[in-house]
Amino acid sequence: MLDLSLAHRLGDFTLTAELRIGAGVTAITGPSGAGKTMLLSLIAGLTRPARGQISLNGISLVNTETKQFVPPHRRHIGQVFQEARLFPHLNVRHNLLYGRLFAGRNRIGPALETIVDLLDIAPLLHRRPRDLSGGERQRVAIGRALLSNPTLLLLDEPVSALDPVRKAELLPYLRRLRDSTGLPMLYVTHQREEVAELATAWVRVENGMVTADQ
Ligand SMILES: Nc1ncnc2c1ncn2[C@@H]1O[C@H](COP(=O)(O)OP(=O)(O)OP(=O)(O)O)[C@@H](O)[C@H]1O
Repeated sequence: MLDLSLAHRLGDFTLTAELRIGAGVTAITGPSGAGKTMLLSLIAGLTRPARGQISLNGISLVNTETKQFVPPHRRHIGQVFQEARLFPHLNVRHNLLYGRLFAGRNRIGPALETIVDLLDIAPLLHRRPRDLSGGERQRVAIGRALLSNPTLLLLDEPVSALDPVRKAELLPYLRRLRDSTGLPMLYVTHQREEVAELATAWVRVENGMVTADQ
């Protein structure tokens, strides 16, 4: 469970959010410039809010009153972006294993084989990112994020750089992930239709106002 109550200002733009997010896929929609990426950045710890609190599974990550701020690498939050951002000089296997480095010393993450099976990437393990399709790259990026053993996964427009065919190929894997793990996911998109089948809850961001969308 992710609980947040915060306000942040950047130039003329103000974002305010009061939210409680549980398991499943929470779709975050809203027009361009509404504050969706800023919201993820605050949750991931890449931005420090001006005011407020964030907690994940009852553990406080940010509290501006007590000046508490857990840095991104200690939050156990995985991230997948529009571009896969794989290391070009490492093959798929080593890109995946890189995720492990963030699992934490005392936290046993999922086995590499489990993630490879979940995402059907066994045939790709020895390839470099340049020899993968866009959709395959995104599957590897998701795998790398999962191997860091996150308690929350942030997906910022994960299919928007893909053509319709690749998009349609990737979405079933996200559905499989939703159904086979209890991992809560926040999925930012411009297009409601894209996540219509996947989403279990909705959040709307408009002009910096973040609200649960029924
Ligand atoms: N460094 C900055 N200084 C001032 N304003 C900024 C800065 N960075 C972002 N903003 C503003 O913050 C607002 C929120 O931006 P954000 O990237 O979160 O929007 P978004 O909903 O993710 O948009 P998109 O869907 O186009 O990616 C925008 O209005 C943007 O102009």
